[in-house]
Amino acid sequence: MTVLRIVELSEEISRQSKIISDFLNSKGLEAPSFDVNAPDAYPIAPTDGAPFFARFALIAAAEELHRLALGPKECLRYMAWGSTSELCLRAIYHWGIAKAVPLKGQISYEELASSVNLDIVNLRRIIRHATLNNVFKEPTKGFVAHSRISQLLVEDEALQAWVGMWMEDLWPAVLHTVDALDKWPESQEPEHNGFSIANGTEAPFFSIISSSEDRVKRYGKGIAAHAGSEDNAVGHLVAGYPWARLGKAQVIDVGGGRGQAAMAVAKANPDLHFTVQELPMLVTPELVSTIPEDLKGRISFEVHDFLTPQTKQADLYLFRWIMQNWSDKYVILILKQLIPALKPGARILINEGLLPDPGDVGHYQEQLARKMDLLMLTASNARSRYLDDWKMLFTAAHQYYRFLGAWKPEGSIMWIVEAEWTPS
Ligand SMILES: C[S@@+](CC[C@H](N)C(=O)[O-])C[C@H]1O[C@@H](n2cnc3c(N)ncnc32)[C@H](O)[C@@H]1O
Repeated sequence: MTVLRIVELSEEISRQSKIISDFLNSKGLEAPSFDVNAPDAYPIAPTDGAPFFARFALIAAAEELHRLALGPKECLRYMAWGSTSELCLRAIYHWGIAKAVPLKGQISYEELASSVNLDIVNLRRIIRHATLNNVFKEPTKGFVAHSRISQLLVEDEALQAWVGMWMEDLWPAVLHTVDALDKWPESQEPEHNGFSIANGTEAPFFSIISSSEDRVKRYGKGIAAHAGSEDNAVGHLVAGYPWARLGKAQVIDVGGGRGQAAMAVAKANPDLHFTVQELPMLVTPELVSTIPEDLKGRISFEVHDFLTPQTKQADLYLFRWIMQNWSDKYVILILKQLIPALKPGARILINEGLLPDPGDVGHYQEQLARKMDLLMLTASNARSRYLDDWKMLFTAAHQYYRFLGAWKPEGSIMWIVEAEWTPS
């Protein structure tokens, strides 16, 4: 039976690889590789259909085959000591090792060690482990060169910030998450998490990050790298909701950040007026100056803390990437704090990822959703939610909230959850 599964998976890998390579060949496109001159990602978009989904199937089959090839006993050992890869990635980021390796040619371990001020034995053991993950190469014994992966740690500033955010800020927090659950098992408070323990202070994630300018910068760039991906694009919110149906309407983008969503939706819908509400430190003259000339009359920024009562009436309240940063207790509070301003028929839109039921989506997509959920636990004692959770949360906030439905625009990772205020 086991042998059969190995064969099945190998055939699946071969089938999916062929779909991908046929597509690339038909378009004259190059496939990514670890060679420094190769593309760093697959040039395949969701709109390309079969080859796009073939890649997810290939990842899932290859991972299962890897585990099966190890066998259960060896697999468990691998999982338990898998963090040596993270150790190396953190070291490479922490000491700026990638930037000290020339983009062309190679460098000796001696020269590299003196350039990054590390003991040569430690440097070599880190790099030789990393090369097994295709991060760097050792083309000649004793000399280090870039692979396409390590090269990205020099060339792609946003990705570098994302790696740094994970390795320096979040990985230590991951290691303390079980301690946090031991210490505060029932807590719904945002500061009761592994991140607080790792930082030796009981404070919410953003106030810890804000205490260091470097961390703020890294976090801003790292999140921008994540938000900039195709499946998170704000275009899915623009195309995925019938905005025109609102007619001439006022929308509030609650916790709207730099107003990216408001600007994109307003651009496509000339009848909509937006107010972007944010915390005081974000609403600066610099931010206001980013409103494009043609949207100036229809978009404004204002200070509002969504944990306090809402004062502005609107036809629709948008919460994009907000609720998954909060535990249920606070989501219910945020929804309750809207009530003083709600008029009959007002809509509430939640735009963020939902958790799939096991097996409902492909293995890779499910992994991404569950990673995000655990990140929320680690950083903010918060969570991603299942569709049914939303029905429960609206009802818990007030019986007049009517859950209308939820859907995921094609190609998006983010869902749109809609409710209406119906006081009758
Ligand atoms: C993950 S960001 C999402 C930003 C934006 N909605 C977007 O889609 O890009 C969360 C935002 O919530 C804001 N925020 C956090 N706590 C807040 C509060 N109590 N009141 C208002 N905004 C808050 C943060 O400043 C941050 O911009």
